Amino acid sequence: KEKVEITKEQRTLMKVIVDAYSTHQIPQDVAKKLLQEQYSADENFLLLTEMATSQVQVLVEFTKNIPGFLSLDREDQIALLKGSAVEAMFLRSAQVFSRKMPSGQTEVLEERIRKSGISEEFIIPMFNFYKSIVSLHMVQEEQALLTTITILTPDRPYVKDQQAVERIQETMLELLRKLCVLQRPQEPQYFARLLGRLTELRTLSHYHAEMLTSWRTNDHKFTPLLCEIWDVQ
Ligand SMILES: O=C1N(Cc2ccc(-c3nnn[nH]3)cc2)c2ccc(Br)cc2C12CCN(S(=O)(=O)c1cccs1)CC2
Repeated sequence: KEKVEITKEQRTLMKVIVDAYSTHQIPQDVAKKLLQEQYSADENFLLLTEMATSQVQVLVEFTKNIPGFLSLDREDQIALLKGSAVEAMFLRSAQVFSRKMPSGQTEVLEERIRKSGISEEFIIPMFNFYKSIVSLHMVQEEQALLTTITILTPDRPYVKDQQAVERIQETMLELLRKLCVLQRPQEPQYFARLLGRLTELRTLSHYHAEMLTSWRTNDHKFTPLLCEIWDVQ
């Protein structure tokens, strides 16, 4: 039986990441607005756009706190942020959505998302992903590390020094592996299941890219930050 223990420096690393993950949250008034009154599809879409913009800002702040990230090549930092923005946002949205929303409100929010002009072909995989995240019952440490691992994916487009990214990602993967063994000794496949979600995330981000094109055709507006990070317009 493998004796697994978290070293002192791994504990410090985990604390830095979890603190950064829980500190940076989107302003709750935005999420609350989505819950308040009944809006039209276009107003719902506008609220989701406002929330996504906050999510990206929160993501950038969180990423800057990942140990080692700021020592990467500057252009690679941008490439990693752009390459992971949608995945990190969906992962975080699923995590926060499930935690933040008292059960009754989840249905309201789900209905608001359904009625925001997002087509059913995207809604279905989106909510399947959401349910698969909820069913894992991840603890905060696992959520923060999984988001970090998503951001530190070496093979994003335009990343020059992939080895440098790989080195940091491997540190996070090893830490998450240990956490999973300690957290769920009776579930040896749990770590693999978490990483399996990252594959599902990539599929979602392809759907998202397709949606962007269709949203653009029926003239949905995005904020400058979303245009920048999502490469639209
Ligand atoms: O908005 C979403 N939500 C609701 C949501 C998200 C975050 C918080 C929150 N509260 N506090 N912190 N975070 C609350 C509700 C949610 C929930 C689960 C999954 Br899976 C995904 C989503 C999206 C992510 C963005 N897209 S999007 O397609 O990129 C798009 C952008 C513009 C218009 S449509 C829509 C679905």
